[in-house]
Amino acid sequence: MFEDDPVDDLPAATLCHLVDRGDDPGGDGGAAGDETLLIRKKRGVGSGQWVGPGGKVEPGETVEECVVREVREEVGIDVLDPERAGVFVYRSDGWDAVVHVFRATEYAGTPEETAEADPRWFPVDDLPFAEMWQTDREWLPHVLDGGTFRGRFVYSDGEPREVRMETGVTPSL
Ligand SMILES: Nc1ncnc2c1[nH]c(=O)n2[C@H]1C[C@H](O)[C@@H](COP(=O)(O)OP(=O)(O)OP(=O)(O)O)O1
Repeated sequence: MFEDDPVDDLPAATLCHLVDRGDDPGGDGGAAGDETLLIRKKRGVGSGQWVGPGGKVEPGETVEECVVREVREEVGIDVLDPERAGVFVYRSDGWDAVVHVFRATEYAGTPEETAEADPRWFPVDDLPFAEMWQTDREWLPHVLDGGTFRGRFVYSDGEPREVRMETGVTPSL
């Protein structure tokens, strides 16, 4: 999938998809059933959209360290069991990146609004896809269902022009 597109020099970024399988997911008094935490992003790449918390990997940082730091910075909780669920190459008119996607089910704390993000729990079967990256609908259901994927998404003028994806694979390039 990536043979004709060298990605070794691309910056890395992370995304975290936290799944709460409790009786009262998110502790917000909502109906029972799996929920996932999304943020309304206030700035940066994808601002205004609902996305998983995450961000750019800093120099000297592993992707595992990055995803824990970004979730803490953006919504004030500690993710305890991040596991690799996917990876995709993102190319656009703006910046390009390799995005490492994590799934987690354990966390400490209560998500809070910050300068970067407004968090909200959504039922996993009722996600706000109309206000998300268009390609999220290709892979996010697999991730929330415990699966894995690899992908390559090329955007231009905010629209996906090339979408390649495979599921059930080791989430590495
Ligand atoms: N196509 C697509 N779908 C879903 N998510 C993303 C993409 N492309 C992306 O870049 N992303 C995600 C990956 C990262 O989580 C963010 C981009 O990082 P950003 O939030 O801008 O980085 P921060 O380090 O938090 O922000 P700054 O410090 O640079 O302001 O988007």
